[in-house]
Amino acid sequence: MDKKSVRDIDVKGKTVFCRVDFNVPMSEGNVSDDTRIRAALPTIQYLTEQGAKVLLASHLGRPKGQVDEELRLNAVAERLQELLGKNVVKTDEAYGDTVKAEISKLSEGDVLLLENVRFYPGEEKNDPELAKAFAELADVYVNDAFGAAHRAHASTAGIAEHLPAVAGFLMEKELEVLGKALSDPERPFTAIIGGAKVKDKIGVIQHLLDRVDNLIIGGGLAYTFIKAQGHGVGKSLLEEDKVDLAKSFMEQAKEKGVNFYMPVDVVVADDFSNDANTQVVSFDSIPDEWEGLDAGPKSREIYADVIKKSKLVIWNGPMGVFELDAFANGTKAVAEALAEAEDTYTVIGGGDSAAAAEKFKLAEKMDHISTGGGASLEFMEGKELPGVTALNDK
Ligand SMILES: Nc1ncnc2c1ncn2[C@@H]1O[C@H](COP(=O)(O)OP(=O)(O)O)[C@@H](O)[C@H]1O
Ligand SMILES: O=C(OP(=O)(O)O)[C@H](O)COP(=O)(O)O
Repeated sequence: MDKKSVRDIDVKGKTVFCRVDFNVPMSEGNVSDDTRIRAALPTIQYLTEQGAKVLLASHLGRPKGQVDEELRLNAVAERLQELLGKNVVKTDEAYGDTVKAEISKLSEGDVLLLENVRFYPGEEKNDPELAKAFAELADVYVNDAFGAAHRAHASTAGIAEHLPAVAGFLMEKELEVLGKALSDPERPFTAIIGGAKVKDKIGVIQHLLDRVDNLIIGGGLAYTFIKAQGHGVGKSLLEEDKVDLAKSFMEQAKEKGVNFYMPVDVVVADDFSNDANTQVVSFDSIPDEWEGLDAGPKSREIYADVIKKSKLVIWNGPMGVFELDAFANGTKAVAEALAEAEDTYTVIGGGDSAAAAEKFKLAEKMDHISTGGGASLEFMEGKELPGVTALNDK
């Protein structure tokens, strides 16, 4: 990585403003999935062990620049305290005199969690005044919030103009894994792109077409490609205005020598529910009144075979409506094939695919699950991440 990391600076006795992504799923006021908190622990522990006073800053949800009592970080502080096994001070504000007073009481190795930075309108506007107010709290800035690195906000980008600014270990690992995949991949390199909408995946498909050996298109977006081949898709998800683009992707794959895979059979249903009547049909014979909701058994076998023969696989987007058990088999087959492929480096690009791997209890068998959905997608599209750009070069 060409950016400095926490290893490149001395933090002993310094106050460190560490931006993390603790934007975690909550249920009835409690943290329901602490993956992102656990992912930030190596950096927090390193900083405390080095004798820094650690200020942690995060957003939670989208409170739109106002205080929202339900989006306070108190429950996050409690969970962090359990995971760290040490006291975490929590302030009700994210900057200002009361926060400074709390910081003045900290000893080396102490941890303080600031309030939700999105309670302030300046955060998402990347307001220079707010960035300065954050910077006034500390001597050093560490960004470990990969999940929010695609946002140019006061706590992810603006603050870096005022302090020495370096990456944390999670940020470093995410950039290393995804960066290597895009610039120097082990081959054969396979990308599996699923999910609901072609519109959301245009950039990533375009960027990956120049890099991969195999491209698998599944999930809801496959039907726009089936239509592009001149077949009917019944009531399946279809983006009529993206049919020409889908055609162009298939032509580009041919020109570039990329093996292009789509479902050869699909599970169709007469209703979007677990109790629907279903049947397996060939991709070119979807009945008019039916809707394709999952990959069929032949497709699953082909996907598994491609995965097995790959050295590197990046997966973004489920192969079907995996939230409904009746249509989870395609997604499950991909997750299982990835889990079983021991010689294959498997990367999951956050979001719903990460949730699917968790649901099938296969998450720990993957080599890397990105903590950023939107961030990893933008990275895979070749876009610059403002939270990374803002950090100091090596
Ligand atoms: N055949 C399909 N028809 C309708 N929705 C689908 C289909 N296949 C997958 N989906 C839905 O796509 C959603 C995920 O889409 P998306 O947000 O693009 O994925 P990701 O978050 O992984 O990028 C899931 O909720 C899933 O149910
Ligand atoms: O959860 C996040 O995004 P993600 O669900 O795309 O990974 C990040 O914390 C960014 O949050 P945001 O999309 O409200 O800026």
